[in-house]
Amino acid sequence: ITKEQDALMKLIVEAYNKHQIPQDVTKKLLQEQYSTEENFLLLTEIATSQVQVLVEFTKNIPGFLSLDHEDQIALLKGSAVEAMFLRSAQVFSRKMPKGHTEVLEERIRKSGISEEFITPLFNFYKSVGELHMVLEEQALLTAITILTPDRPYVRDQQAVERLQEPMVELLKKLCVLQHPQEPQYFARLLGRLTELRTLNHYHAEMLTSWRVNDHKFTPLLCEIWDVQ
Ligand SMILES: CC1(C)[C@H]2CC[C@]1(C)[C@H](OC(=O)c1ccc(O)cc1)C2
Repeated sequence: ITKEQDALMKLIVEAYNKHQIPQDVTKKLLQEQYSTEENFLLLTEIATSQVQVLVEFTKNIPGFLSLDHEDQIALLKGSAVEAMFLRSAQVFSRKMPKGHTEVLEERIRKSGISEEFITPLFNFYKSVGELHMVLEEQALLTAITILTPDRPYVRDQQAVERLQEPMVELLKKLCVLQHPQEPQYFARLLGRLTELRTLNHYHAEMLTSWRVNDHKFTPLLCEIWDVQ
């Protein structure tokens, strides 16, 4: 790892750590009762705070704010679902105190989300959990997801590639250092990004089915996902 790479690493991890889901949101997880409606409202709060955390993290990615402003919006809108699933998978499989995970799983299962989405969602959580990613890998993988050049409406893809490439290189080196006994570990991490893309489709279905049952989203979620 070069000096520059170490500096980049520290900036990304610091940004990733700086913004966590507020405690009151996760505390409500255990308090509120279990109706489908209550669960939906809780998930709405979680999703809204996840998107706020995502925006703050993205603004701290070195070079992001120097991109074309339209492209900044296109990258955020294009990656919000994937970054949210990646972060919640990491929270789910690691940080959540015992018992919270089961409660959140219960609430997700009883919030009006169709079974056909629940299965791929928890399969994804399981496959991320099995990787036992360290914090640096989680932060870099999230930044790499956000800096995906071929999102819809991105005009200057090269500028995004120039930011993403050094992070992919750095993640590759990190994986070799962190998992010397697993040469294919880096490839497995990138495989998660492919699995993530399939969840975009399910997520769109999920939003539509909630909309059909006239559930209300927050303004931030409406804006980032172009609903309502
Ligand atoms: C854990 C998850 C990532 C998974 C289940 C809840 C999540 C926070 C997310 O919920 C939404 O996207 C969502 C969108 C709109 C809304 O009103 C509520 C939730 C999908």
